[in-house]
Amino acid sequence: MSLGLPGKRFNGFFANHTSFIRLNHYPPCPTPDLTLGVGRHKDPGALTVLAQDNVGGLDVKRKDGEWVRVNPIPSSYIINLGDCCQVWSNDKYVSAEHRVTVNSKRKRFSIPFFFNSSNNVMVKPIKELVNERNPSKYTEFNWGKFFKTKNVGNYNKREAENLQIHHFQDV
Ligand SMILES: O=C(O)CCC(=O)C(=O)O
Ligand SMILES: [Fe+2]
Repeated sequence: MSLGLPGKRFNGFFANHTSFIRLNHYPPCPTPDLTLGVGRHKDPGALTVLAQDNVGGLDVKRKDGEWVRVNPIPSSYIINLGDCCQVWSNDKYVSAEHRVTVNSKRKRFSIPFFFNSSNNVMVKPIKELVNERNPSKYTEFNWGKFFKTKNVGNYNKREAENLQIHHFQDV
């Protein structure tokens, strides 16, 4: 609605949604400087609702490139915008890059709920949001295929890049 669209404008994308929950367990690691719990990535879907315990470890990358810790707040969820929202909004919203740092003493648990569209959805900027002054910045892609391909190489604990939405960005 903050995009100036009707509240139900996105409903059709989720008729056969492919949402899922993941249970993450990060055991203590004696050498946290040498590895990551989850390598840097952006969540590919629409939205992520994340519950984390009180240990902390989630870092998000700020616009200036600096990694900042998302400190746990009791009884609250973290809402992460995913790649599909970035494309639908034609970059008005930007999905946040994040990673998980491990803890040398305490194990950590987190539970993300990934809210994802139907496999057959072609993801592209919403047509009401594009015009001559603000042309579409993306070539459309199929959600199901994008997710499958991305999953193969995602969460690598190294700097290698796998499929990203900017590969569909028109230059
Ligand atoms: O454990 C966390 O806080 C985040 C995990 C995460 O980013 C993911 O599973 O996509
Ligand atoms: Fe994530």
